[in-house]
Order: sequence, then C-alpha cells, then structure tokens
Amino acid sequence: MAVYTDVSEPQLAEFIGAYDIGELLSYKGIAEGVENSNFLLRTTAGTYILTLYEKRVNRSDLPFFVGLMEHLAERGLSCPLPVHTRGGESLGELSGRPAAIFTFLEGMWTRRPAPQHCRAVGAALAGMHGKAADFPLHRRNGLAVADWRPLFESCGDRVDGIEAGLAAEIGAELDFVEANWPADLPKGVIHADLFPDNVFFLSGELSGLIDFYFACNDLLAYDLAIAVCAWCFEQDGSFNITKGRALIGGYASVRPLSAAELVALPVLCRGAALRFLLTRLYDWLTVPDDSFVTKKDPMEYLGKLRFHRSVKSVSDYGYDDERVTA
Ligand SMILES: Nc1ncnc2c1ncn2[C@@H]1O[C@H](COP(=O)(O)OP(=O)(O)O)[C@@H](O)[C@H]1O
Ligand SMILES: N[C@@H](CCOP(=O)(O)O)C(=O)O
Repeated sequence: MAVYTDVSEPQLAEFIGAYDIGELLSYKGIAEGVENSNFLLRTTAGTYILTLYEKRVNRSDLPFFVGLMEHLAERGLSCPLPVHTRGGESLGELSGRPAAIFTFLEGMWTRRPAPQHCRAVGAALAGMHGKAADFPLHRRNGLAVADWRPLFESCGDRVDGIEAGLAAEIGAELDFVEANWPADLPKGVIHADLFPDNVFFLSGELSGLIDFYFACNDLLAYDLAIAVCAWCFEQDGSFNITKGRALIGGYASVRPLSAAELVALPVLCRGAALRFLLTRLYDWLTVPDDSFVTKKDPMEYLGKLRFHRSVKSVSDYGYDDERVTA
C-alpha cells in the first residue's frame, strides 16, 4: 500500500487550479509503490499522476529527480514528464507534502520477464545513461559502497536471528567489496533501482521507465549490475543465463562496455546484491509490522549475492567478449 497522505477534493481542486490541465473529474490512490503517495488524476484534459513526496525522500533532492525526468523526456526517453504550473513551477505543496504532477505513462510492468524484456531493458538503460550525460545537476549516491557498512551496523544485533552466521557472512562480503570496488570506470547519472516494477511494457514493447527517486551519480556499469540482479534470476533463485546475455547484450548494443567494465561486472553485481540485501534487511528489522511500508524479503538478495560470489567472469552471465573471456 502506498498512499500515506490523504488529499481532500477541495485541496486537490485548488492545487490543480495552478496548472493548465483542465478541471478535476476524479482521483484515486495507487496502491503500488513503496516510497511516496501516488494518485491517478483524471481531468477534462487527460490522465495524470500526482506524487506527494513522503519522509524518506529528502526535499533537497527533489529538483534533481524532477529535473532529471524533464531532461530525459526532452531527449526522447519515455518517462514521466513533470507538468509545469502556469507560473512555470514543477514542484508545489499539497497536504503538507512537496507535490508534483506528471504525465501518465501507458503500459504495465511485467511479472514474468522474458529474455526479450531483458534485452529491451538493457538497451533502455544504456539509452538513459547516454541521454543523462549532459544533465547538469549532481547527486551523491546515498547508498554507495561507503554507506553499506554503517547501514549494516544500524541493523543492530538481530541479524543472526534471521539466519545463523548471516552477520559474519555480510561482514566478510563488505570487506571484499570495499577492498575490490573499481574506482576508475565511467561515471554518470544512474537510475539505481531499475527493477521490473519500474519498467512499463505495452504490447510486448518497452513503453517507459519510472521511479527515478534513487537516481544519482555513480558508476554506469553498477546500474547494469543492479539490473542484472533484478531481471535475470528465476523465482526459484537460479540465474537465467539467457536473460543475462540478453540484458548485457542489449545494454552493450547501445553503449559498448569497456574491457574494464566487463572485468568488474562480477564485483559490481556482488555490490548490487549486497546493497538491496542491506536495505531490505534494515526495513525487515526496523520498520514496524503495522506500518504501511511493504517489506521485501532480504533473503532473496542473499541468494543472489551467493550466486555472484561464485561467478568467475562475465561469461558466467552468458556474455562473451573476446577481450575478457577468450
Ligand atoms: N507516470 C506514470 N504513469 C503511469 N503510472 C505511474 C506513473 N508514475 C507512477 N505510476 C504508478 O504508480 C506506481 C508507484 O510509482 P513509483 O514511482 O514506483 O512509486 P514509489 O516511488 O513510491 O515506489 C507505479 O507502479 C505505477 O503503477
Ligand atoms: N527495488 C527495491 C525497493 C524500492 O522499491 P520501489 O517501489 O521504489 O522500486 C527492492 O526491491 O528492494
């Protein structure tokens, strides 16, 4: 459930009055999502999304997120376009929350990604990296390698209650990724959360990307590693090499990967799996059970992490490149 803040009709009608989007016909909360409150708006001019930014989103980051979506949409990436008020503002305030209205993106996310979805996602991610290359704002990744150990420490002493030995396993993994994290790979603006629920498809074709609220500046290949973790495993936890080949191949078809990026991909995937293991673990142990926040299973990412630990080179992901796998 992700409608944390209620909006009354008079408040909303007044808010909408500042925009050229016609009269309000109806609105309803959208149950999906985790971080913010989202509403589907129907007006005499069309359908829109209203987002109220909740506490876990830092207000000072909003110009980066909203500006990035505008920048990408202007360059032809299919993603929500912030709608401006008549006064030119894309961010306002509603029900005591920062709020924005976005264009509605047609399509649905896929619960059963197939290799052709993975290929399209890889290509779209590389396209996003290219289109964001001249985005002028900068946002530090608040969940970068250096932040993982403090996040783990803030999980407290109940980690082994989930699985015996888990704290030591995570500690050893942190030691490894901190010592082996690549420093000199190409950097830029990354999506940082390109999971299946953030990619829409329509009639089998990718129709757009949403949820840029983890976007930040970091290694481009780390974004690919996040997508490998999110798209290429089956429900039973096994890695699907055909999906790996499709995702990485789709990415490389738009933005060729350097040999150094390919060599680094296994450690980047270990880091990506660890990052989602840790954020899920933190929520699992600290968010009250009666909270609206949907807690996701941390152990799914422990399984993925263990797989990546067994990987010797990018060819184990199904991707062959003679520079690194000959
Ligand atoms: N521009 C959009 N067009 C269509 N649906 C959207 C749009 N933005 C959000 N949604 C809907 O709202 C849901 C939650 O959005 P999301 O940005 O993922 O929220 P959160 O940041 O809270 O996780 C999505 O799964 C989708 O159904
Ligand atoms: N993708 C993350 C959680 C963030 O949720 P989102 O709805 O904002 O994409 C995870 O799976 O842990």
